[in-house]
Amino acid sequence: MTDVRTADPAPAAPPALVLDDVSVVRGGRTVWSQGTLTVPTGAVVGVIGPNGAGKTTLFQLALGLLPPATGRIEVLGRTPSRGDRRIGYVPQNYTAALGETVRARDLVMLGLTGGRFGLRRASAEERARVDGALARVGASGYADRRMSELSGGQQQRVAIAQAIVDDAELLLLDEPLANLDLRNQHEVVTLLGELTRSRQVTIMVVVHDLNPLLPVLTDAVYLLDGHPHHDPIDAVVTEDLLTHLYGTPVRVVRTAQGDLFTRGG
Ligand SMILES: Nc1ncnc2c1ncn2[C@@H]1O[C@H](COP(=O)(O)OP(=O)(O)OP(=O)(O)O)[C@@H](O)[C@H]1O
Repeated sequence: MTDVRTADPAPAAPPALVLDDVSVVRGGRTVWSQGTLTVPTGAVVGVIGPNGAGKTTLFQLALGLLPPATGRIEVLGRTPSRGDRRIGYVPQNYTAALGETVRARDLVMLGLTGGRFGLRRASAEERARVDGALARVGASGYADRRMSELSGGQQQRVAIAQAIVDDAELLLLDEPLANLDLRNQHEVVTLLGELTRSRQVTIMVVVHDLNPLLPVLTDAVYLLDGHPHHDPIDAVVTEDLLTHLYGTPVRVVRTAQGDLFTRGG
């Protein structure tokens, strides 16, 4: 007799990030409030807003480094907690603060061993995972070089390798294109696109200039008038919204390669 039973469908993955009426206070001042949004799994999200609007603060909430003043947050279905290995984080200016001696592969190993680094030898399996992460970001060729000897684009690749080496489901990248020339910006953006295609990972990227990321972005979180909002990228790249957001006239130009926006009257 044929067994007609079918397996239960796999439970749907929880959203990458849920904010429910969240506000955040720092130094006695409300940074932003009334944050209610859901970032779906698998999205590539630009996080935008003027200086000081609270973009990095949003990441710090998601990482459990800062509690919300009000409301509820869930990251990948759970209340944020420090050291959540499902999240890979590359802080702003991360590679600039590394000092002279750290080698690329040692930095990536830190993503696996964290604070235990230096107290024991890495296992063969850990070394293989580091090699795999370096290969995925195209950094195998300079794995044994010191970080201080690498270009900004190479450093950013290695930092991303560290963030993905433990199979993170959510990548939080704070200004990964800062100080990169156009070619290196393009290479990092291409890498982000490849990462999302190769496995189900959600990427949130703080950026000041959305333009280089437009080819890969699906969504944006934007901090406007003291509140975070979330929309598909097409709804955000409009002259009215960007002009309001940046406080200066912005023109959106539609090209065959995609949208491009420029400052201007
Ligand atoms: N450790 C802190 N203590 C008190 N206030 C802070 C702290 N860190 C940041 N702030 C304040 O919180 C607000 C939001 O800062 P945040 O760094 O999140 O902004 P941002 O949007 O990432 O800015 P930028 O684009 O300049 O990097 C700012 O007004 C900032 O001065």
